[in-house]
Amino acid sequence: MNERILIAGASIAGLTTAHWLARYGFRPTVVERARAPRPGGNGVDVRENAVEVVDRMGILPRIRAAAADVQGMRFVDARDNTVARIDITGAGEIEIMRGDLVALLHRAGDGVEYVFGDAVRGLTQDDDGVTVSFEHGPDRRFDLVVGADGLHSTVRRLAFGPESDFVRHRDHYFAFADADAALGEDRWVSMFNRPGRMAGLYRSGNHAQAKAYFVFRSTPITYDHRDLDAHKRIVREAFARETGWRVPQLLATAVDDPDFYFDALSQVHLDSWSAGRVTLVGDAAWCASPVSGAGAELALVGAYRLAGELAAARGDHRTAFSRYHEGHRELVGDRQRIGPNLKLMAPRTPAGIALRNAAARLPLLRAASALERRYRTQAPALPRYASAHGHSG
Ligand SMILES: Cc1cc2nc3c(=O)[nH]c(=O)nc-3n(C[C@H](O)[C@H](O)[C@H](O)COP(=O)(O)OP(=O)(O)OC[C@H]3O[C@@H](n4cnc5c(N)ncnc54)[C@H](O)[C@@H]3O)c2cc1C
Repeated sequence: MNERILIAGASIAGLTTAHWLARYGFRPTVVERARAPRPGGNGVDVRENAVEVVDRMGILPRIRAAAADVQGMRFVDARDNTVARIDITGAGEIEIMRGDLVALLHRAGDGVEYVFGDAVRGLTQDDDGVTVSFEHGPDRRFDLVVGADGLHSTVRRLAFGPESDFVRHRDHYFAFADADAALGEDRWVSMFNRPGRMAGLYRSGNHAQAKAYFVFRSTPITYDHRDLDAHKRIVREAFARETGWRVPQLLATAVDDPDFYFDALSQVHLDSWSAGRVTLVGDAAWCASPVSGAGAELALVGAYRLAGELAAARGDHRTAFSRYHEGHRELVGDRQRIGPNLKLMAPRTPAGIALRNAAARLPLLRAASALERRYRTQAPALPRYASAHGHSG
């Protein structure tokens, strides 16, 4: 049995994979580049089968207790008048700050070895295993390697090829950062649009802190994806001439945040998520982009399936990786259709903004779930897996 499994990345996908692998009797090691689980980000949705996954992990009550308690979205004009609202209460989804979810998943890691402050640098596969080199620690040998290291995955580059082969830019850039809570209305996500641009403020009922976020449409921009100063400069320039709503104040507080998070709005498309003894999970495998609202759902369900299939196949990675792909790819394909969400968040024209606001005012479309569910297909029931060791999930 392939017992020793290295997982690169201690975020939603990596931590969930590690939990289930440990529970099924494997020996997972998680290596994370940051010195601790990364706290940043906005609210993410735990919905549909992902709720079942965290319930089976035994952390659903803690997730509900930490939920962001957001009531809905309000669209505002330049003078801060609310022009339309969408109430999301009762939609059956749990919205939680990404950092809170990551902290809870980390605490659910009994039996997992964690290595923080290091990163995968090289992989050499042979018939019996994978020799992994790290940026700091000594080489180690594992039976299997899982890349859960996000959109700019090193594991994907090493095992599958360059990022440009798999990452597709969707013509927009986005940023998240802390903002002054006093700038936003309690429990509402406020959005201010200009054609092809959106500045927003995310207020959670359970947090003193608010989050600013920015989305803008652009042709490709060249920058180093680890250069924080360059990220801030790009966002500042994109909104430099905007004086409407609270954009200048939001921008000023956001660029002070050391955890300022910026990236191209991109998706990952691969024909297969495995190459020999290496497989991918989460954004590394299928990033649907933050605009999909499905990053956490896909990561939780995909990680559960990957670990479950390994358990069911008693560690036979060929069988397990192929069943994992078969079982999860339809949901991924569905969630990667982000066109409707982009129209909702960042309409491209003044007419598009007016249409979105008019639609949001219609009673039939008021609930965000109604708007979104029109485009979503229902996921099949989540399988139950039993491991060779008799543990079940
Ligand atoms: C700081 C941060 C903030 C985010 N904010 C939001 C948000 O507000 N809204 C949203 O929808 N999505 C956000 N995301 C993305 C979201 O977490 C994912 O879309 C989704 O939940 C799937 O997560 P993941 O575990 O696959 O990847 P990610 O969450 O991207 O995590 C990848 C992890 O791998 C680590 N890593 C990278 N390279 C290496 C390496 N070579 N070796 C070891 N570790 C490595 C990273 O530090 C990171 O912890 C954010 C991600 C991060 C990292």
